[in-house]
Amino acid sequence: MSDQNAQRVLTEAEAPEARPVLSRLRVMRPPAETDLEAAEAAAADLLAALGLPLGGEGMAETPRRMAHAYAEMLAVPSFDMTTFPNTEGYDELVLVKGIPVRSLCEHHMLPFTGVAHVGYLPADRILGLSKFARVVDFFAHRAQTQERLTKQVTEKLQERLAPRGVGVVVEAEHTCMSLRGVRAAGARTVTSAFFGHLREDSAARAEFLALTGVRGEA
Ligand SMILES: Nc1nc2c(ncn2[C@@H]2O[C@H](COP(=O)(O)OP(=O)(O)OP(=O)(O)O)[C@@H](O)[C@H]2O)c(=O)[nH]1
Ligand SMILES: [Zn+2]
Repeated sequence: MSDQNAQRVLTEAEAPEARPVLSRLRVMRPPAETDLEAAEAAAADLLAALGLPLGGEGMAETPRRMAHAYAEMLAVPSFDMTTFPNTEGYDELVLVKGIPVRSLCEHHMLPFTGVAHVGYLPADRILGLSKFARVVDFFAHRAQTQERLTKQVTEKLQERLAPRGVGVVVEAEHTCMSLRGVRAAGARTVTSAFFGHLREDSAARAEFLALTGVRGEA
C-alpha cells in the first residue's frame, strides 16, 4: 500500500495545473534531458512519416500520449535503500521471487516484461524486503538490455550490502521478438548473474536456482 502511495498520481487539489502523467513524473525522476514538448512534436512527426492520419478525434492527442508514455517508462523512481543490522546473524539465503519486470529494450524501444528472482546471503546487514523490487524497478526504468539490467541489480546489492553472495535471475519476453521481426511469441529469455559464494559454490547456486523454480544445474 505504501508502494502505491509513493508513486500515486497527485490529486487535482494538490497540483491543479498538472496533467496526471506530469504529476506522476514529479514523484519520480525523469531523465535530466527530458523535453516533453519536443518529444510530442517528434512523435507527431514519426506518426505522420508512418502515414498515420492525425486529423481525427481519436488520434489528435496521440503524440502527447506517446511522449508522456515514454517519459513515464523512462522516469527513474527514487527510493531509499534501507538496510538493518543483522542482529540475529541470519546466514541463509534470502530470496524474493517473481518481482515484476517492465523495461524497454534499447534496440527497438519496445517493452520487455517478465519477472526477476533476487536473493542474497547476508553478512553484517540485511535489506528491507521491498527494496529488492525497488532496485529492479530502478534499473528497469530506462532503455535497457536484459543482460545489463541483471548485472546492475546484482552490482547494486553487492555494493550496498557487502553480502556473502548475490544471485539475480531475470526471465522476460521481449515484444520486439514476439510481436514483430521473428515473431517468436512465448519465447522467454533467461539471464542470471551471481556474486561471491553463490558464484563460487555450485551447491549454493543450485539451491538458489531450485528455490527460484528455474530449472537446470548451474
Ligand atoms: N542481447 C540482447 N539482445 C536484445 C535485447 N533486446 C533486444 N535484443 C536484440 O537486439 C537485436 C537487434 O538486432 P538488429 O539486427 O540490429 O535489429 P532487427 O533488424 O530489428 O532484428 P530482428 O529483431 O531480428 O528483426 C535483435 O536480435 C533483438 O532481439 C536484450 O535485452 N539483449
Ligand atoms: Zn528489441
